[in-house]
Amino acid sequence: MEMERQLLDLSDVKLMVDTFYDKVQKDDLLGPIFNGRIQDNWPQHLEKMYAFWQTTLLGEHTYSGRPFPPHATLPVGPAHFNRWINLFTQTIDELFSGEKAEEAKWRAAKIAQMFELKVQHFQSSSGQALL
Ligand code: HEM
Repeated sequence: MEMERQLLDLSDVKLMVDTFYDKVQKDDLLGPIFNGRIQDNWPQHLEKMYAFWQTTLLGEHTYSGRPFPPHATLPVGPAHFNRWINLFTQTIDELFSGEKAEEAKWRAAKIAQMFELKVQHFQSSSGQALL
């Protein structure tokens, strides 16, 4: 039986991000939301996501943005976040095993949970407070 690879360096992060957003773009629920916002800027989005996960998982600080604000106004709810988590978990389980792979799923789930609450708050108050 072939050993799955560990998630250890930037090339692993890129494989993870490319595979995940490939699934996202083809997804009936998430595809239209992402494509509607990102349009022709997929290369830039992917570069940003390489940096985000390189920073989050490898501790190499190449991302210096604020991750939440672009999500505040997206037309999304619990179903979208559930799908996002399912696709992310599927991606990791397909490609990787080991400690970092588990950490990636754990961190993604935590951030998704926080984003879901913040989006919900933004939608119910149209407020700026949690941006
Ligand atoms: C339903 C769930 C989600 C949807 C529909 C979604 C959609 C998007 C879209 C459309 C963008 C591009 C925004 C733009 O460039 O104008 C974006 C950016 C981003 N997303 Fe998400 N996202 C979701 C969940 C998440 C989660 C859970 C994370 C983190 C684990 C995440 C991390 C990011 C980051 C880091 C950016 C780049 C922010 C920046 O501009 O610096 N997203 N997302």
